[in-house]
Amino acid sequence: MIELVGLTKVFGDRVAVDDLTVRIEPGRVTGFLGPNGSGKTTTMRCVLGLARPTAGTATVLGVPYRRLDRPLRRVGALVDPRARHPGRTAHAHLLALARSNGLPRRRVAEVIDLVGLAAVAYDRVGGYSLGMGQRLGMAGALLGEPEVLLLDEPVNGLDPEGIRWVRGLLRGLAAEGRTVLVSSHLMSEMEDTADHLVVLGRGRLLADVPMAELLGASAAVRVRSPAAPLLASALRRAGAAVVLELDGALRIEGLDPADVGDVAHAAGVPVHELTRVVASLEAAYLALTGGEVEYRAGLPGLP
Ligand SMILES: Nc1ncnc2c1ncn2[C@@H]1O[C@H](COP(=O)(O)OP(=O)(O)OP(=O)(O)O)[C@@H](O)[C@H]1O
Repeated sequence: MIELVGLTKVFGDRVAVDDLTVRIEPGRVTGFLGPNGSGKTTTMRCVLGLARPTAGTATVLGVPYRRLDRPLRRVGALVDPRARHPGRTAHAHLLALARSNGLPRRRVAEVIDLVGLAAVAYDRVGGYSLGMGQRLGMAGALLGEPEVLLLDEPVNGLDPEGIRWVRGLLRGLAAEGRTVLVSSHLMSEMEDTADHLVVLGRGRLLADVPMAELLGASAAVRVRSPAAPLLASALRRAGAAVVLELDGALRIEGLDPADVGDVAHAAGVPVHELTRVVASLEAAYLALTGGEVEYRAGLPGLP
């Protein structure tokens, strides 16, 4: 478990993390989302003792990270994959980490195999591609078989096979009861990986919500009928909000699919299609963070 209480981090006149209180529970994958600059990396750095909070506390497994003995055995992290000596080989880098945390040498070969770097384990990491560097970062995070994992954009630069591997790995680790906090800007990937979401905007907590709840909140029913106007009136009388879509279907909020079917039946209206529509995570996320984006691209041709 990771626990943040009133966590605040200020850099000069910029509040990077603003009074953040949240608990990251074990046994599930928690997706850590937010626009660029919203404070995700800074939060993870505070948890890992790499940045000192201006106010509040960040604890992991009940204590500040710095108080953990042999921390790699308790907490694995991928936060800054470039923070390693470019002249070292992957094997040497991992062996040094293993030694300083009292881990057996055989674990090094195991994680190298696990992340798919066996063919380049004795190459200097300075020559690694972005994806190879990410795999090495994952190897370091997994070395001590930790109870808690913090991964900052682990799929950044990975090929489709690598992305799929990370998804399966994270789900497996959560199923074993570990705490998994993972940030990513790839919403479709998050939708398939995370059970729970913590969303930041300008350093503040915007949402701490189960994935199903966030997606379900914007669920609607789509229905087609040759007597759409009649059906729309009947649905509105039943308390639904009804919108006519461009293709002639009705989009209904406020009633579940069974209710919509019952209303149609009672009104004697034929139904040609009836579907429950769940918003994508991308749509739900953009609706949630729309006002919190600091860095927004302009549209070509517009000032
Ligand atoms: N060492 C630092 N010195 C000064 N400002 C910093 C420092 N680290 C982060 N910041 C600022 O804190 C804010 C939060 O940055 P952070 O990297 O935590 O965001 P993020 O959510 O991880 O962003 P991204 O999605 O782009 O990785 C940003 O405005 C950033 O410029």
